[in-house]
Amino acid sequence: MNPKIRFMNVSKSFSLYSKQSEKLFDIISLKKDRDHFFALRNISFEVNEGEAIGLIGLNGSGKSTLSNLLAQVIPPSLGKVEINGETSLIAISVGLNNSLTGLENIKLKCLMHGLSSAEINKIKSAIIDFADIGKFINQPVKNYSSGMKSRLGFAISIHTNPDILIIDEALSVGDQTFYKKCLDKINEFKSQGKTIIFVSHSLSQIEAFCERVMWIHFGQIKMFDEAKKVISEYKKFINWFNSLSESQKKKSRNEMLEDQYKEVSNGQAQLVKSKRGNSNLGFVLQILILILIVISSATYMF
Ligand SMILES: Nc1ncnc2c1ncn2[C@@H]1O[C@H](COP(=O)(O)OP(=O)(O)OP(=O)(O)O)[C@@H](O)[C@H]1O
Repeated sequence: MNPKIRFMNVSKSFSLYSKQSEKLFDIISLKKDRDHFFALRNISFEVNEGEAIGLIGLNGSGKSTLSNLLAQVIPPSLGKVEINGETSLIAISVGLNNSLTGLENIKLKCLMHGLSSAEINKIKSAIIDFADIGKFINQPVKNYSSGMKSRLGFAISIHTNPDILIIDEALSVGDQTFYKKCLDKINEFKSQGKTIIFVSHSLSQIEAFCERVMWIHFGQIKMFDEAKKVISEYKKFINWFNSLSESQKKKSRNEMLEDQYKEVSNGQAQLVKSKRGNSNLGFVLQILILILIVISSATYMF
Protein backbone atom coordinates (compact mmCIF):
# COMPACT_ATOMS: atom_id res chain seq x y z
CA MET A 1 0.00 0.00 0.00
CA ASN A 2 1.37 3.43 -0.97
CA PRO A 3 1.66 5.90 1.90
CA LYS A 4 -0.73 8.87 1.74
CA ILE A 5 2.08 11.25 2.67
CA ARG A 6 5.81 10.84 2.12
CA PHE A 7 8.47 13.41 3.01
CA MET A 8 11.97 12.68 1.78
CA ASN A 9 14.80 14.79 3.26
CA VAL A 10 12.62 17.87 3.21
CA SER A 11 13.95 21.23 4.34
CA LYS A 12 12.23 24.59 4.25
CA SER A 13 14.33 27.71 4.47
CA PHE A 14 13.29 31.34 4.49
CA SER A 15 15.47 34.25 3.38
CA LEU A 16 15.72 36.82 6.11
CA TYR A 17 15.18 40.42 5.05
CA SER A 18 15.70 43.44 7.25
CA LYS A 19 13.79 45.71 4.81
CA GLN A 20 11.03 45.15 2.25
CA SER A 21 13.28 46.66 -0.44
CA GLU A 22 15.75 43.78 0.04
CA LYS A 23 13.02 41.40 -1.12
CA LEU A 24 12.66 43.38 -4.36
CA PHE A 25 16.44 43.38 -4.85
CA ASP A 26 16.38 39.59 -4.48
CA ILE A 27 13.67 39.26 -7.14
CA ILE A 28 15.70 41.24 -9.65
CA SER A 29 18.82 39.53 -8.35
CA LEU A 30 20.80 42.64 -7.38
CA LYS A 31 21.93 40.92 -4.21
CA LYS A 32 22.34 37.18 -3.71
CA ASP A 33 23.14 34.81 -0.87
CA ARG A 34 21.08 36.26 1.95
CA ASP A 35 20.94 34.55 5.34
CA HIS A 36 18.75 31.51 5.30
CA PHE A 37 16.77 30.36 8.28
CA PHE A 38 15.86 26.67 8.19
CA ALA A 39 12.36 26.39 9.68
CA LEU A 40 12.54 22.66 8.88
CA ARG A 41 15.69 20.58 8.33
CA ASN A 42 16.00 17.18 6.68
CA ILE A 43 12.56 15.86 7.56
CA SER A 44 11.65 12.33 6.39
CA PHE A 45 8.50 10.43 7.36
CA GLU A 46 5.50 8.56 6.00
CA VAL A 47 1.82 8.59 6.93
CA ASN A 48 -0.64 5.89 5.83
CA GLU A 49 -4.28 6.13 4.86
CA GLY A 50 -6.67 6.35 7.82
CA GLU A 51 -4.06 7.53 10.32
CA ALA A 52 -4.59 10.49 12.63
CA ILE A 53 -1.24 12.14 13.37
CA GLY A 54 -0.65 14.79 16.01
CA LEU A 55 2.02 17.49 15.62
CA ILE A 56 3.45 18.98 18.80
CA GLY A 57 6.37 21.23 19.68
CA LEU A 58 7.31 24.55 21.22
CA ASN A 59 6.37 27.88 19.60
CA GLY A 60 8.35 28.37 16.42
CA SER A 61 9.39 24.72 16.15
CA GLY A 62 8.05 24.41 12.57
CA LYS A 63 4.57 22.90 12.94
CA SER A 64 2.73 25.44 10.74
CA THR A 65 5.53 25.33 8.18
CA LEU A 66 5.03 21.58 8.02
CA SER A 67 1.22 22.00 7.72
CA ASN A 68 1.72 24.43 4.86
CA LEU A 69 4.05 22.00 3.09
CA LEU A 70 1.48 19.23 3.59
CA ALA A 71 -1.28 21.42 2.17
CA GLN A 72 1.07 22.38 -0.68
CA VAL A 73 0.58 26.06 0.13
CA ILE A 74 4.39 26.43 0.06
CA PRO A 75 6.99 24.34 -1.80
CA PRO A 76 9.95 22.67 -0.06
CA SER A 77 13.38 24.34 -0.46
CA LEU A 78 15.07 20.95 -0.57
CA GLY A 79 13.89 17.34 -0.75
CA LYS A 80 10.65 15.86 -1.99
CA VAL A 81 7.05 15.97 -0.74
CA GLU A 82 4.63 13.33 -2.07
CA ILE A 83 0.94 13.71 -1.29
CA ASN A 84 -1.47 11.10 -2.65
CA GLY A 85 -4.86 12.78 -2.50
CA GLU A 86 -6.71 16.06 -2.03
CA THR A 87 -5.69 18.05 1.04
CA SER A 88 -7.59 20.67 2.95
CA LEU A 89 -5.94 22.96 5.50
CA ILE A 90 -7.92 24.50 8.35
CA ALA A 91 -5.97 27.18 10.15
CA ILE A 92 -7.06 30.30 11.99
CA SER A 93 -5.15 32.75 9.89
CA VAL A 94 -5.34 31.30 6.39
CA GLY A 95 -7.87 30.38 3.79
CA LEU A 96 -10.60 32.98 4.20
CA ASN A 97 -10.72 36.23 2.25
CA ASN A 98 -11.39 39.00 4.76
CA SER A 99 -13.15 41.38 2.40
CA LEU A 100 -15.64 38.76 1.16
CA THR A 101 -18.73 37.65 3.09
CA GLY A 102 -18.98 34.21 4.66
CA LEU A 103 -21.24 33.05 1.85
CA GLU A 104 -18.88 34.38 -0.82
CA ASN A 105 -16.00 32.61 0.94
CA ILE A 106 -17.95 29.35 0.87
CA LYS A 107 -18.39 29.67 -2.91
CA LEU A 108 -14.77 30.73 -3.50
CA LYS A 109 -13.17 28.00 -1.40
CA CYS A 110 -15.43 25.32 -2.87
CA LEU A 111 -14.53 26.47 -6.40
CA MET A 112 -10.86 26.34 -5.43
CA HIS A 113 -11.40 22.74 -4.34
CA GLY A 114 -12.71 22.01 -7.83
CA LEU A 115 -16.43 21.73 -6.99
CA SER A 116 -18.98 22.67 -9.66
CA SER A 117 -21.74 25.27 -9.05
CA ALA A 118 -24.32 22.47 -8.76
CA GLU A 119 -22.15 20.68 -6.15
CA ILE A 120 -21.66 23.93 -4.22
CA ASN A 121 -25.42 24.58 -4.16
CA LYS A 122 -25.92 21.07 -2.80
CA ILE A 123 -23.56 21.45 0.19
CA LYS A 124 -23.97 25.21 0.83
CA SER A 125 -26.76 24.90 3.39
CA ALA A 126 -24.94 22.06 5.25
CA ILE A 127 -21.88 24.33 5.57
CA ILE A 128 -23.96 27.28 6.80
CA ASP A 129 -25.74 25.00 9.23
CA PHE A 130 -22.47 23.52 10.60
CA ALA A 131 -20.77 26.93 10.96
CA ASP A 132 -23.86 28.21 12.81
CA ILE A 133 -22.91 31.89 12.76
CA GLY A 134 -26.42 33.21 12.01
CA LYS A 135 -26.83 36.37 9.95
CA PHE A 136 -23.08 36.97 10.01
CA ILE A 137 -22.85 34.61 7.03
CA ASN A 138 -23.74 37.67 4.90
CA GLN A 139 -21.18 39.94 6.61
CA PRO A 140 -17.55 40.40 5.50
CA VAL A 141 -15.23 37.99 7.29
CA LYS A 142 -13.18 40.93 8.65
CA ASN A 143 -16.08 41.53 11.05
CA TYR A 144 -15.89 37.98 12.47
CA SER A 145 -14.39 36.94 15.78
CA SER A 146 -11.53 34.39 15.61
CA GLY A 147 -13.95 31.68 16.79
CA MET A 148 -16.39 32.53 13.99
CA LYS A 149 -13.62 32.39 11.39
CA SER A 150 -12.56 29.01 12.71
CA ARG A 151 -16.16 27.72 12.59
CA LEU A 152 -16.59 28.82 8.99
CA GLY A 153 -13.14 27.51 7.93
CA PHE A 154 -13.77 24.15 9.56
CA ALA A 155 -17.29 23.87 8.11
CA ILE A 156 -16.08 24.55 4.57
CA SER A 157 -13.04 22.25 4.74
CA ILE A 158 -14.90 19.27 6.16
CA HIS A 159 -17.68 19.53 3.56
CA THR A 160 -15.34 19.68 0.56
CA ASN A 161 -14.57 16.03 1.39
CA PRO A 162 -10.76 16.00 1.21
CA ASP A 163 -8.69 12.81 1.54
CA ILE A 164 -6.30 14.48 3.96
CA LEU A 165 -7.48 17.00 6.53
CA ILE A 166 -4.88 19.25 8.17
CA ILE A 167 -6.12 21.05 11.25
CA ASP A 168 -3.66 23.70 12.48
CA GLU A 169 -4.75 25.03 15.89
CA ALA A 170 -8.19 25.74 14.41
CA LEU A 171 -10.06 24.13 17.30
CA SER A 172 -8.27 26.12 19.99
CA VAL A 173 -10.41 29.22 19.48
CA GLY A 174 -13.80 27.51 19.26
CA ASP A 175 -16.06 27.10 22.29
CA GLN A 176 -16.84 23.72 23.90
CA THR A 177 -20.04 23.07 21.88
CA PHE A 178 -18.25 23.72 18.62
CA TYR A 179 -15.31 21.57 19.74
CA LYS A 180 -17.66 18.64 20.43
CA LYS A 181 -19.29 19.07 17.02
CA CYS A 182 -15.86 19.10 15.34
CA LEU A 183 -14.70 16.02 17.25
CA ASP A 184 -17.78 14.10 16.04
CA LYS A 185 -17.10 15.20 12.48
CA ILE A 186 -13.39 14.31 12.72
CA ASN A 187 -14.27 10.84 14.07
CA GLU A 188 -16.76 10.39 11.21
CA PHE A 189 -13.97 11.42 8.83
CA LYS A 190 -11.59 8.92 10.44
CA SER A 191 -14.11 6.09 10.22
CA GLN A 192 -14.21 6.68 6.46
CA GLY A 193 -10.50 5.79 6.39
CA LYS A 194 -9.32 9.34 5.74
CA THR A 195 -6.07 10.84 6.99
CA ILE A 196 -5.83 13.61 9.57
CA ILE A 197 -2.94 15.80 10.64
CA PHE A 198 -3.73 17.65 13.82
CA VAL A 199 -1.55 20.50 15.12
CA SER A 200 -2.24 21.58 18.67
CA HIS A 201 -0.69 22.77 21.91
CA SER A 202 -3.46 20.90 23.73
CA LEU A 203 -1.97 17.51 24.59
CA SER A 204 -5.37 16.25 25.78
CA GLN A 205 -6.91 17.08 22.38
CA ILE A 206 -4.02 15.33 20.63
CA GLU A 207 -4.33 12.28 22.87
CA ALA A 208 -8.10 12.18 22.27
CA PHE A 209 -7.84 11.17 18.66
CA CYS A 210 -4.29 10.70 17.38
CA GLU A 211 -2.67 7.28 17.19
CA ARG A 212 0.81 8.59 16.40
CA VAL A 213 2.44 11.88 17.34
CA MET A 214 5.33 13.77 15.81
CA TRP A 215 7.31 16.05 18.12
CA ILE A 216 9.07 18.77 16.18
CA HIS A 217 11.94 20.46 17.92
CA PHE A 218 13.62 23.50 16.37
CA GLY A 219 12.94 22.32 12.83
CA GLN A 220 13.75 18.65 13.28
CA ILE A 221 11.81 15.52 14.20
CA LYS A 222 12.67 14.72 17.79
CA MET A 223 10.26 11.75 18.04
CA PHE A 224 7.60 10.15 15.86
CA ASP A 225 5.90 7.27 17.60
CA GLU A 226 2.82 6.04 19.46
CA ALA A 227 0.89 9.00 20.95
CA LYS A 228 1.28 7.96 24.61
CA LYS A 229 5.06 7.51 24.36
CA VAL A 230 5.71 10.83 22.61
CA ILE A 231 3.39 12.85 24.83
CA SER A 232 5.01 11.39 27.95
CA GLU A 233 8.52 12.31 26.72
CA TYR A 234 7.32 15.77 25.63
CA LYS A 235 5.81 16.39 29.08
CA LYS A 236 9.12 15.43 30.70
CA PHE A 237 10.91 17.89 28.40
CA ILE A 238 8.40 20.68 29.20
CA ASN A 239 8.82 20.07 32.93
CA TRP A 240 12.63 20.18 32.56
CA PHE A 241 12.44 23.32 30.40
CA ASN A 242 10.11 25.04 32.87
CA SER A 243 12.50 24.23 35.72
CA LEU A 244 15.20 26.37 34.06
CA SER A 245 15.71 30.00 34.99
CA GLU A 246 14.66 32.63 32.42
CA SER A 247 18.27 33.22 31.37
CA GLN A 248 18.96 29.46 31.01
CA LYS A 249 15.80 29.13 28.89
CA LYS A 250 16.92 31.97 26.67
CA LYS A 251 20.43 30.50 26.33
CA SER A 252 19.08 27.04 25.45
CA ARG A 253 16.64 28.53 22.89
CA ASN A 254 19.36 30.66 21.28
CA GLU A 255 21.72 27.69 20.98
CA MET A 256 19.04 25.66 19.21
CA LEU A 257 18.07 28.58 16.97
CA GLU A 258 21.72 29.09 15.98
CA ASP A 259 21.70 25.61 14.39
CA GLN A 260 18.76 26.63 12.20
CA TYR A 261 20.93 29.17 10.35
CA LYS A 262 23.39 26.46 9.29
CA GLU A 263 23.16 24.97 5.79
CA VAL A 264 21.61 21.52 5.48
CA SER A 265 24.69 19.37 4.87
CA ASN A 266 23.43 16.82 2.35
CA GLY A 267 21.27 19.28 0.47
CA GLN A 268 23.67 22.13 -0.14
CA ALA A 269 24.08 21.35 -3.84
CA GLN A 270 20.33 21.62 -4.38
CA LEU A 271 20.14 24.91 -2.54
CA VAL A 272 22.86 26.39 -4.71
CA LYS A 273 20.96 25.13 -7.77
CA SER A 274 17.72 26.78 -6.64
CA LYS A 275 19.57 30.07 -6.07
CA ARG A 276 20.95 29.84 -9.59
CA GLY A 277 17.39 29.30 -10.86
CA ASN A 278 16.31 32.51 -9.16
CA SER A 279 19.25 34.44 -10.53
CA ASN A 280 18.30 33.34 -14.08
CA LEU A 281 14.89 34.89 -13.49
CA GLY A 282 16.65 37.96 -12.08
CA PHE A 283 18.83 38.17 -15.19
CA VAL A 284 15.74 38.17 -17.46
CA LEU A 285 14.15 40.87 -15.27
CA GLN A 286 17.31 42.97 -15.43
CA ILE A 287 17.30 42.78 -19.26
CA LEU A 288 13.59 43.71 -19.34
CA ILE A 289 14.20 46.71 -17.05
CA LEU A 290 17.11 47.78 -19.28
CA ILE A 291 14.92 47.54 -22.42
CA LEU A 292 12.19 49.59 -20.69
CA ILE A 293 14.72 52.29 -19.71
CA VAL A 294 16.06 52.45 -23.31
CA ILE A 295 12.52 52.64 -24.78
CA SER A 296 11.39 55.36 -22.35
CA SER A 297 14.59 57.43 -22.95
CA ALA A 298 14.12 57.06 -26.72
CA THR A 299 10.47 58.17 -26.47
CA TYR A 300 11.54 61.18 -24.37
CA MET A 301 14.27 62.19 -26.87
CA PHE A 302 12.11 62.04 -29.99
N1 LIG B 1 7.84 33.56 5.90
C1 LIG B 1 8.75 33.39 6.86
N2 LIG B 1 9.92 34.08 6.83
C2 LIG B 1 10.86 33.91 7.78
N3 LIG B 1 10.72 33.04 8.81
C3 LIG B 1 9.59 32.33 8.91
C4 LIG B 1 8.53 32.46 7.94
N4 LIG B 1 7.53 31.62 8.30
C5 LIG B 1 7.94 30.99 9.44
N5 LIG B 1 9.17 31.41 9.80
C6 LIG B 1 9.96 30.99 10.97
O1 LIG B 1 10.01 29.57 10.96
C7 LIG B 1 9.95 29.05 12.28
C8 LIG B 1 8.83 28.05 12.38
O2 LIG B 1 7.59 28.74 12.32
P1 LIG B 1 6.19 27.98 12.44
O3 LIG B 1 5.12 28.98 12.30
O4 LIG B 1 6.20 26.83 11.51
O5 LIG B 1 6.26 27.43 13.94
P2 LIG B 1 5.11 26.76 14.83
O6 LIG B 1 5.70 25.52 15.42
O7 LIG B 1 3.88 26.58 14.04
O8 LIG B 1 4.93 27.85 15.96
P3 LIG B 1 3.64 28.19 16.90
O9 LIG B 1 3.50 27.07 17.88
O10 LIG B 1 4.08 29.45 17.57
O11 LIG B 1 2.45 28.37 16.02
C9 LIG B 1 9.78 30.27 13.19
O12 LIG B 1 11.04 30.61 13.74
C10 LIG B 1 9.28 31.36 12.28
O13 LIG B 1 9.71 32.62 12.71
